[in-house]
Amino acid sequence: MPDRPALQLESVGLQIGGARILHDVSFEVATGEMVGVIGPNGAGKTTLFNTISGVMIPTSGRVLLAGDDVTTRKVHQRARVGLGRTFQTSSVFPGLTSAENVRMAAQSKLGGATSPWRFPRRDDGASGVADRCLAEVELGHHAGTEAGVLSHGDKRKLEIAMLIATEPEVVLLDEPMAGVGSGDVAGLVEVIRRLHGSGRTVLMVEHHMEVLLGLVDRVAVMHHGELLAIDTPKAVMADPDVQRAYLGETV
Ligand SMILES: Nc1ncnc2c1ncn2[C@@H]1O[C@H](COP(=O)(O)OP(=O)(O)OP(=O)(O)O)[C@@H](O)[C@H]1O
Repeated sequence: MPDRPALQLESVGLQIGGARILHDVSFEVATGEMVGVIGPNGAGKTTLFNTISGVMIPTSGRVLLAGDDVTTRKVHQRARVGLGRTFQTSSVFPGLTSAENVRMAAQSKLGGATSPWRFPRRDDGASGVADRCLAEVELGHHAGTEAGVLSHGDKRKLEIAMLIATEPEVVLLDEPMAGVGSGDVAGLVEVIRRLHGSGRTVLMVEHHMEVLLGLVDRVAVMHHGELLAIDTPKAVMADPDVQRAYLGETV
């Protein structure tokens, strides 16, 4: 096990025009740890994910992956050093089957063509990876189902299978429960637990507080673009500053 944290943020700031979107955000996520990110609407959670994944470059501070400074690296360069991300909105190809979606993700890792119109040959490894990843999220029975007709919960599982296919070490999950029906929540929670249980480091933004608090080792609380607190779920929920930040909202 490396002793360097899987992810480090050092005084990360983001200024857009005159607006200060992130200010002096510093924290570390240990290898194999699962950390949740919460905060009221507009607190800067998505922007924080954008600076970690390379969608946005911070205007100050540094982002390090396993000690490697990736602050100015592009999204695909960060993916190459082990960072994977899901988005708030679904990113599956609805007209392709579940297996084809995962095979495309696997192809990108194997270095092959990633066009949906050029499927890999059965023997290039991507099909085997797709089978394994679909089984890991319990979607094996939907391998031949068009992704567009899956339930929201199953689409989220498919996105996680596509993520696993790229073999990330650090995984960013952006509101995995968004739009998921109550009947699908328990299954998805189990998939996220397994994703983490297999040794991956996970950072997750999630508004579904009960789900988040039951899954994570620590919680980071964002407020007005700043890190208000980072601690165990119990300590964070008992923190008067956190309670004040959420005044009028259900924590
Ligand atoms: N490109 C941009 N230009 C200007 N302001 C922006 C930009 N992106 C985000 N913001 C502002 O930065 C703040 C933080 O937005 P962000 O989406 O990161 O918050 P959030 O915590 O993810 O909110 P939510 O919970 O509603 O998704 C908001 O006030 C938003 O309007």
